[in-house]
Amino acid sequence: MIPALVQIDGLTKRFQTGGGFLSRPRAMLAVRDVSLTIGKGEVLGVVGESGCGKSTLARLVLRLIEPTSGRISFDGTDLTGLAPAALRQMRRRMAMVFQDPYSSLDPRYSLAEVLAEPFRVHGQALPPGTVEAMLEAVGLPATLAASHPHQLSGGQRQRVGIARALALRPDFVVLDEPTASLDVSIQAQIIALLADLRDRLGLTYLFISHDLGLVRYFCDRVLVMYLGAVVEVLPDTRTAPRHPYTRALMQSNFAPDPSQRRVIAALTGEIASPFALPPGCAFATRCPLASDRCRAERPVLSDDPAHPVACFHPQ
Ligand SMILES: Nc1ncnc2c1ncn2[C@@H]1O[C@H](COP(=O)(O)OP(=O)(O)OP(=O)(O)O)[C@@H](O)[C@H]1O
Repeated sequence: MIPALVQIDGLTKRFQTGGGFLSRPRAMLAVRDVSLTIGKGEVLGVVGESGCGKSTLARLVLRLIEPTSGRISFDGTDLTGLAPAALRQMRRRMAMVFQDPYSSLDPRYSLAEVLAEPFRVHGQALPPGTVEAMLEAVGLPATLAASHPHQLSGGQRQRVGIARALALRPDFVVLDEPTASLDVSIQAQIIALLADLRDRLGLTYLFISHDLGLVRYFCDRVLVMYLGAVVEVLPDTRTAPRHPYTRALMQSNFAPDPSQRRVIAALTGEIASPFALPPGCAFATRCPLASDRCRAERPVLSDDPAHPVACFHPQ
């Protein structure tokens, strides 16, 4: 059994929206009662359609937003009860790589300034040669230190994003669709770099992706989310999925438009509204196997620790 780095218990996030001039305030559950453990050195994939709560879950784990309820512990320390100064210390051990290297790097700064920033923010001295060493660690020539982001290719920019995330030597990194805006050949290089860095630095990753092929290739376990809840945790990428939603996901693909990333083919029926979730299984409106019980009662993740699934009719 791998020791846990991140432990989440009953994590829930409710967003309040509206309440303006002509709109009623409405509450929506973006993350619903999620419990999970991420082992040290593990790559845990998170998949699901647009809006299912993947990024919200990641932001909760990093404590960038406050949970409505539930607990997060990091390497044995409860983050939910931590005072701001102690939380800042803990945050140095966590980092995030964003989808879009174009917008996440400030064009006004040189790479040397971009890579020095995490040290400045945390009041840490920057030993001479650090920036050059950071560039080389992600496969970029040290001579690029004086360049600006617009002088780089997309793949090079993402390498800089990765170097910046790793500046303070974190243990845990959230990768939020890190290759989604890159060409396929460049994607493979970035994934190879991330895999190599994990091995060299003993990193633990939470890998959010719409690319199921990539998830299968790169991740140890896969968390499948539907409307804020975890519906299945695949113990590895070879085991056949048991939840009808995961099976549909694996048999089809996402729509190419990122704002419309719904599963195309394999599923009919409307996605339930996150503002008015049905009393039973949230997937019942699209599930080919839905029964009266599914529409009345909400399934919870099964006790099987090796392959939990939240379904009354698992395959
Ligand atoms: N700050 C916020 N205020 C209100 N609602 C929010 C906020 N952040 C996210 N949401 C809502 O929470 C739900 C989950 O959003 P989230 O970004 O976590 O989904 P996602 O699975 O990461 O989607 P995508 O794949 O498109 O990035 C969505 O319905 C979204 O509109």
